[in-house]
Amino acid sequence: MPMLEIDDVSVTYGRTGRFTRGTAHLAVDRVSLTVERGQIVGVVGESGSGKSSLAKAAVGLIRPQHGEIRLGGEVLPRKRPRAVRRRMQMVFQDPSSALNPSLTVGQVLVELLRTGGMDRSAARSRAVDLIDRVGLSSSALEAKPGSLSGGQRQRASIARALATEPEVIVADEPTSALDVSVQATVLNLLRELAESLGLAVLFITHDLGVVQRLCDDVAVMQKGRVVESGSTAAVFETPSDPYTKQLLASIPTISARTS
Ligand SMILES: Nc1ncnc2c1ncn2[C@@H]1O[C@H](COP(=O)(O)OP(=O)(O)OP(=O)(O)O)[C@@H](O)[C@H]1O
Repeated sequence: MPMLEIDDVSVTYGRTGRFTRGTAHLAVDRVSLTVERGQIVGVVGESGSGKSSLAKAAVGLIRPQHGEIRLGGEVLPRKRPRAVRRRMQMVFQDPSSALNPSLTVGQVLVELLRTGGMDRSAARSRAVDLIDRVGLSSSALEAKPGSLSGGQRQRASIARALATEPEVIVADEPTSALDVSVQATVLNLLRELAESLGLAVLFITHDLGVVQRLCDDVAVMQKGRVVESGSTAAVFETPSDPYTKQLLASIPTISARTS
């Protein structure tokens, strides 16, 4: 059974009331996809194709107008209780959004762990494990986000995401703001975490090179719809949709970058 199931989900912005005809905008149009335990599924498409809206609907930040999200086979209610929200975490392009700038990374982690019911000393030792798990030294626990590099900050935000022991991570362009060399190390970390922790990862990106490097499966979105999906190898080798072909053709350096 897939860990995450997005089933026939639509997201609409704007008002759809009786007196406000024509103002609604369909950002995601009946999208279905699944992510297994330990699998990384990429969602790729140009700006405005609905990727972020889909990601937010998956984690419950926005409510879909249609369809359902299932976690481990369980249909998630429209209003998710905290215990359910903790099972699915989001990693953003800008890691600062997950880290309070006035607190140290250690304080952020300990606070979150304590909300989950740990006592202070257990939370402290778990924070040390988490920071080590994402490849940072324990001195990062004493640092405020502003004094870390972009890559270190993103690692810290991944540690924060792992603190609730989620089964699903939804990562929305997590490496787009990083230098290329740092990008690779964060992608490797996500791959290693997916495999070792059995995480199901939904990975949103506009970068086909990243998809080819990282993702087991891929869904290509255009104007709110999935126009093509399947294993990354199959989609890249024999794309069937004209839009996918166009996307692949527009990145002539892709094989050079990933070989
Ligand atoms: N809060 C919002 N209110 C109204 N329209 C929105 C809102 N957020 C997104 N949209 C619209 O929904 C569509 C899909 O946007 P979305 O951000 O999901 O796409 P995206 O593929 O993630 O794009 P990008 O890569 O630029 O973030 C776009 O037309 C966008 O303008």
